[in-house]
Amino acid sequence: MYESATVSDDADRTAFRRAEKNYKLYYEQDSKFSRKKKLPKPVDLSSVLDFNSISQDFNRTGVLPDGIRVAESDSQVFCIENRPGFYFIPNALSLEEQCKWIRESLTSFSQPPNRTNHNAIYGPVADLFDSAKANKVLVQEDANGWKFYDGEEAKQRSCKSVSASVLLRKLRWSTLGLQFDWSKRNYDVSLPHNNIPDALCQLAKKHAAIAMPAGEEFRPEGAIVNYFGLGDTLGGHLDDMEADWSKPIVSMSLGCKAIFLLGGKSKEDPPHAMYLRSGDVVLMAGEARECFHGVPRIFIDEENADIGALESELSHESGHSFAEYIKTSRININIRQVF
Ligand SMILES: O=C(O)CCC(=O)C(=O)O
Ligand SMILES: [Fe+2]
Repeated sequence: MYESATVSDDADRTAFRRAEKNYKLYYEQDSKFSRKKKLPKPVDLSSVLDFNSISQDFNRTGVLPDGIRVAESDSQVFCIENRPGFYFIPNALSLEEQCKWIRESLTSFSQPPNRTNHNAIYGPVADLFDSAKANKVLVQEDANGWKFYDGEEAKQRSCKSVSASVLLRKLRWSTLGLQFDWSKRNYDVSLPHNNIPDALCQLAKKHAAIAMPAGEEFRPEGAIVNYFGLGDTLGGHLDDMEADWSKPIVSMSLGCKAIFLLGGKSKEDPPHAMYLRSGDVVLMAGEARECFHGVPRIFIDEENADIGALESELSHESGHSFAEYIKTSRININIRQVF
């Protein structure tokens, strides 16, 4: 599901793959500038749905583009006619909430016993964000133990090592609540875990409500936090390991703007491309649970990233480290009812 720089051989075989390739970041090969500064290839973004401007236009004129409607019970929630069960809530999270969940994603959600993509190589890694801030280095102690040291101390140990800032850049996911086992593509209830923090549960319940079967309340039991840097993508996939697909996945976007592809039940169905900005929440319930989706692109350039307000809010904080991280990154927290 996770890719960093390569698209697999069947890149052009399906409509979904073609759309992924269309939006993915590629660099100019023969540009006279390319030796000095890599230039991204221009991409035609004219058919990317922008729910932020759709919402502004709708609030001003009452008019919606073809194929888009608002939810019956809430005119600030948008639906796509041929994708029942999909809901887009632009600007669902306040700036303050966005900052809170960025801080939590970096300092608390990646802490053991929550697992991350680094577990498989290094075992549990504690305090990654603070260690990166302090320029620490992770050093192999013995066959299966790794520990952070200050840079100078690490140099004296002639062991395998990797800097915390490299590991932070390579942090791709962490799992909260019930732990998802990527190798078995299933939840492993035997793994130690903490419950999802109550404030996150309340937020997920509030936003899930519009997509819930009548009279039922969403139960947040597991969550995946995805961390994206420039060039990182999330390949087309289904989230089908939860028992009851009538319950939504609640997906929150933080940081740099991304392109999200919402396909159909077959990868042959041409996907809808849409922007996801910091503070947007997306719900996928019912039939939309059977639709392929993915993230082929994030934008970190000033013109497209759209995080000016967030960056300035975070840069009031000591050390600027959250602002530094988020200006080249995107975080997605998606929350699931597992049973
Ligand atoms: O990053 C996103 O917006 C989507 C994440 C997603 O689909 C997933 O983790 O299953
Ligand atoms: Fe997903």
